[in-house]
Amino acid sequence: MAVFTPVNLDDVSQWIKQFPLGKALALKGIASGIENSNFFLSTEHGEYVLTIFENLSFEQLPFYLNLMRHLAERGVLVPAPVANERGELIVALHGKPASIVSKLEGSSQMAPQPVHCAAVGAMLAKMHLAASDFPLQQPNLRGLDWWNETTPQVLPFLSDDNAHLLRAEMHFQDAFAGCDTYRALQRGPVHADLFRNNVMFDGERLTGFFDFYFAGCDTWLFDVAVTVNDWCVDLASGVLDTGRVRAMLDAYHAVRPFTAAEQTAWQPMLRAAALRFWLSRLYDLHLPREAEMLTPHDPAHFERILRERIATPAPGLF
Ligand SMILES: Nc1ncnc2c1ncn2[C@@H]1O[C@H](COP(=O)(O)OP(=O)(O)OP(=O)(O)O)[C@@H](O)[C@H]1O
Ligand SMILES: N[C@@H](CCO)C(=O)O
Repeated sequence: MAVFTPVNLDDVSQWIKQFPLGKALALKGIASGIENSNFFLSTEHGEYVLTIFENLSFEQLPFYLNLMRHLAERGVLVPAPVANERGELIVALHGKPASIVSKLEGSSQMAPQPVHCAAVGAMLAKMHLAASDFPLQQPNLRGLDWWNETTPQVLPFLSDDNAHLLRAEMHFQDAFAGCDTYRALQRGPVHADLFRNNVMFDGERLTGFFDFYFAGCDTWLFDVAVTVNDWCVDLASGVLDTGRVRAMLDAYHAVRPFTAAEQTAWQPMLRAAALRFWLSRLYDLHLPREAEMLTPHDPAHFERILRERIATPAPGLF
């Protein structure tokens, strides 16, 4: 159960008076998710999601909430944050930062077809363009620096074979991040965690991207690689499905054409995106934050994907 901070309707009934949402009618804890405490909140004005942030601070959160507001105002389908009477998007609840955003319709599409991948690709490109004039800056906090800090912490838990893979890939990625091709890549705010469970669909209609709490400024191509590595793989083997890859990349390219530098960087970036989640899953498995932590995601899935991206040329970007 992903409710680390218990909250009841009485608590929220008082707290919500500062928001223009009328009375709180019902509150229901959301069982999925591993980062925050989430609740469906019904009010006199509609359906919302209340999030209590367990790990992110009052300093980090304005980037995410203001980015969502910026995108929502520009027609990108994302939850719209609700401000309180003082114009604040982040307000303490039980001493922790909390926010209210609009509830998206639909549900996650966990067995995506090319039509779903195309919708995600087009919306991702639209999101990158719409975010390019977003004024706040925050690095991707799960970027290269974090990988370098985390690698020595997880290495003692790995088999010799996996330790060798991790060291070699970090060496490769440090060199890649220093090369001219990498420096030529376009950058801006990216979602950085756009997995199947962070997008809603109503049938074939995409209704929104959510869970922006790993967003940060990074290369657009990294975001594309993270998304392809989740949406377009055979989950058992990590092998890319060419039909889904083509659908996603072609739809993205039609909205925001890829560059020659991005084409050159594509395979190393798919490896970087696999490494990022292999590392975070290893970290969560071997160095869990709290006793309450849910069953962590399986790191071996991204170890397989990383090995596969090293071994097999991916379909070109365009
Ligand atoms: N704006 C929203 N509209 C509709 N449902 C939402 C919204 N935000 C969150 N949810 C629901 O809450 C669940 C958990 O949310 P979320 O993925 O943001 O949690 P999390 O703790 O950050 O998890 P993780 O990082 O593991 O994905 C989602 O799977 C979704 O069902
Ligand atoms: N998408 C991440 C979880 C954090 O949102 C993973 O699958 O490891």
